Amino acid sequence: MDEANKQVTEKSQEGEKPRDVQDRSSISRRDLLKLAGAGGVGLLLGSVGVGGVWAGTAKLAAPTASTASNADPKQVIPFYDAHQAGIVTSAQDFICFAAFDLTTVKLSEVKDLFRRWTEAAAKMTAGQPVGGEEDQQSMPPADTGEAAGLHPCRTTITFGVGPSMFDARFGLGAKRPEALADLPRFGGDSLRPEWCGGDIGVQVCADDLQVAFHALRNLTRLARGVAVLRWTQEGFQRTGGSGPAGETPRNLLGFKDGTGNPDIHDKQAMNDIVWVQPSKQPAWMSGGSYMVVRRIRMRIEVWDRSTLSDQEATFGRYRSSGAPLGAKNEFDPLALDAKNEAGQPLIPLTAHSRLAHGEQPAEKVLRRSYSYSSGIDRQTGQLDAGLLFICYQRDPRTQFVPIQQRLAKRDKLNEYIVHVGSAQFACFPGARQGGYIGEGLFE
Ligand SMILES: C=CC1=C(C)c2cc3[nH]c(cc4nc(cc5[nH]c(cc1n2)c(C)c5CCC(=O)O)C(CCC(=O)O)=C4C)c(C)c3C=C
Ligand SMILES: [Fe+2]
Repeated sequence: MDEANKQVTEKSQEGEKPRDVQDRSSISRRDLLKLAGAGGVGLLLGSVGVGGVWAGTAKLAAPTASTASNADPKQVIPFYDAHQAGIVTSAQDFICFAAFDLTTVKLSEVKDLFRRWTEAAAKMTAGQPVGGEEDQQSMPPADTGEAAGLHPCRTTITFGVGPSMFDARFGLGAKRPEALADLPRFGGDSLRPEWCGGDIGVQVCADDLQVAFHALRNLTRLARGVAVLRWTQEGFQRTGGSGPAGETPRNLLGFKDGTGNPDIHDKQAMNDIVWVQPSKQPAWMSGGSYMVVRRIRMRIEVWDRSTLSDQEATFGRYRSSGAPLGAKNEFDPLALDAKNEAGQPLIPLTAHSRLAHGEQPAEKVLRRSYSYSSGIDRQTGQLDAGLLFICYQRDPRTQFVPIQQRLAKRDKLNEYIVHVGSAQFACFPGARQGGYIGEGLFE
């Protein structure tokens, strides 16, 4: 984070909205639409738009990626930056995730798509409609309209490409990063093709679901004739306004989820864990990050019949406080060596926190997950609900994979969950104004 961004962020911690944010981000979509009619958008872009305010990561009591911020809906998270937004951005309230498959075999059309997406994403994250020109009565409107009058709501749009992008179709095979190796099959996986893979992954997050949906819908529309949706998943956490700011959100099993995440404000940690370093190949991924997505169904009905002590043993943490078993406070370290009077580990050997924590600092990942609820599983009559697990890292082979291998073998949580979807994407570095997302790969 550069110094200017840091200042905005740190002021936000104190609950006081920085003057800079108030002044420069207080222009809503409604204002912009009005001005667009009057031909004033270009002017506004100069002062407010894509190069403007970054106030997305209010640092709160618990500095995790998943911490709610009670953020000002007028805040804009700039699209153009060294890194893509939506990775070390404090988690917004909602996600609309989509995997696309390309229907073209022309690389030039893929490039054009990313150019169009870049332009549209820069506008939508700034709270502006896509298109920009005045609509004509004889044509469909350029923007679908459902976000007209709504604020930017800290929208971020994060793009990546999956392993299938490097097959024979586009001649990109030699550019495939080694870190984008196919994930191994993990014991207990029950993956369904309808929740797996994709040539392109797009993570849209915002503090308003309609705003997030609008962004994904318009990107899908812009892809017509070039790419089609393969699978999508919406997700949520409790909204910023529904509880005390700074508290770690709870997952659908009722536990605080995100406590052990690395600090997104620790630049060194983010370089060590999240961002692909310039020394690594391929060069087009320098400043990018690898995203792993798992759609994990929860056996909620079974969980709800288990005892509190069984639930706490499953995670190795207390449900109420989120503290590790044997400790008092949520952010106390996991006492992995502590024993009870019977000489048994206080945090069971099969506890999720113990196994996920591991012993290698180099294995850490940055989690950015959301709960999902997608109606009823018609075969069982039970809720299709769970966790859209998302994590970012420099190399899934040495980070997500060894953690997940341990979890798949021994995690007590496996009694209550099943992995039904899986995908991974190489998320590009950020784009500069005048450039476009993915430029390094496609040029
Ligand atoms: C990398 C793979 C992981 C998967 C898959 C995963 C699934 C999963 N996790 C929870 C709930 C919790 N996870 C917690 C901690 C935690 N989980 C992972 C990794 C995966 N989780 C890590 C790296 C950690 C941090 C470990 C540490 O260093 O302390 C916790 C405890 C609170 C916290 O730290 O966030 C909970 C709760 C669910 C429900 C789930 C699948 C549905
Ligand atoms: Fe976990």
